[in-house]
Amino acid sequence: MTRPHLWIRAEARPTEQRVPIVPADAARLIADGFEVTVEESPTRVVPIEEYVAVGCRTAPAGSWENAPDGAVVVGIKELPDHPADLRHTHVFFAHAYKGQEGAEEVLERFRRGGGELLDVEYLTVGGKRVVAFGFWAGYVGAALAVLHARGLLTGPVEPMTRDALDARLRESTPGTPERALVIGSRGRSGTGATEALGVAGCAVTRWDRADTAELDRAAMLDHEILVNCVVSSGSDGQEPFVRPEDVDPPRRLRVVGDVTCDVTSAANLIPLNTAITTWDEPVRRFGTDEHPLDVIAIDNLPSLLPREASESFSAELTPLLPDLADRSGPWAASLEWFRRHVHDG
Ligand SMILES: NC(=O)c1ccc[n+]([C@@H]2O[C@H](COP(=O)([O-])OP(=O)(O)OC[C@H]3O[C@@H](n4cnc5c(N)ncnc54)[C@H](O)[C@@H]3O)[C@@H](O)[C@H]2O)c1
Repeated sequence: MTRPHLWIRAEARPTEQRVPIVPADAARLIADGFEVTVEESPTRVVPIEEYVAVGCRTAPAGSWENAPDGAVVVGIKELPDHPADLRHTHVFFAHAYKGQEGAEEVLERFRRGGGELLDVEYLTVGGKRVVAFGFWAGYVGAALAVLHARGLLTGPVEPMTRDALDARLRESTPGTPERALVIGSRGRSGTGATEALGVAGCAVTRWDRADTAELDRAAMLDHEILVNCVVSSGSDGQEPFVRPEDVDPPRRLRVVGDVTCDVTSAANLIPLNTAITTWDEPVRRFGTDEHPLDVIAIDNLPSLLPREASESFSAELTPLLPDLADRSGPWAASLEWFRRHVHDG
């Protein structure tokens, strides 16, 4: 059976340490007949030697633009701005189908180059996503919200290990646990958020779709911490959760961890905030210093636990790769999204 040449590119963001395929899975793919090339990267959490040891070829960072025609370029986050025309098949999170900032430019680069985007977010089976960083996104998003509520998020955030994070959460548990609400609690990130809040000793309320159909705003605002983990389409008529007018008291709410992070899209359910926050400045303050309402909206949360996130992502992606050659299974679903947006968009 045909096996495409997989080209694992270096990430463009200098802070991105994750990798979509870890060496143990690369070894499985090579045994299954794939050729795997891995670009050198100054930031990746896994040293290149571990890939060499299992039989991967290496290439300089950014050399994917000269990769052989049939190569499938695999990454996690956005492509660099060059080259202007994209001629390969790319597998990554492009965030290009919900009217996000810069989306049209990315699609135009594919149109011009004749390439193909197989967005990981749209790899689905029976309508359900099959590869996601959700669990660790929710875990870190909730953990940062708690640390901030406890006055412990005083500077930039950096990649860490789960053990170190859990220790900080456990050591800082107050006598009276904070009331924390997870919305979208049945999903992947909602499950991760709930687990982190449990480690932190919070009193957790869990809401999913049925609980927000008629939004009880007073009940929502009666939590110190809110972690938004929903997947929203923007067309389901969901009433927004935290709006600018919700800054006005009375409210117990002090910290919103917006894991969903649809901040520039029409689907944004936290319209209080319309821009991401960063590792350097993770928190944006609304309200006053006496009565703050702070939002954390970091769009690469799982990168803060790069090893755990890479291993779980790779474990989900690897079994799908044999179907990539003929674009069957979840690849067909993602390709359909691309065709619709590139040719009809
Ligand atoms: N910030 C980051 O770094 C980061 C990383 C990964 C994922 N994400 C984003 O997090 C979001 C959640 O991802 P996931 O993998 O957990 O999704 P998921 O599909 O596993 O879970 C989503 C949950 O939200 C629920 N939901 C949908 N609409 C709702 C509503 N109106 N009210 C209440 N609940 C509702 C669903 O029933 C489901 O349980 C996605 O938008 C994803 O893109 C962000």
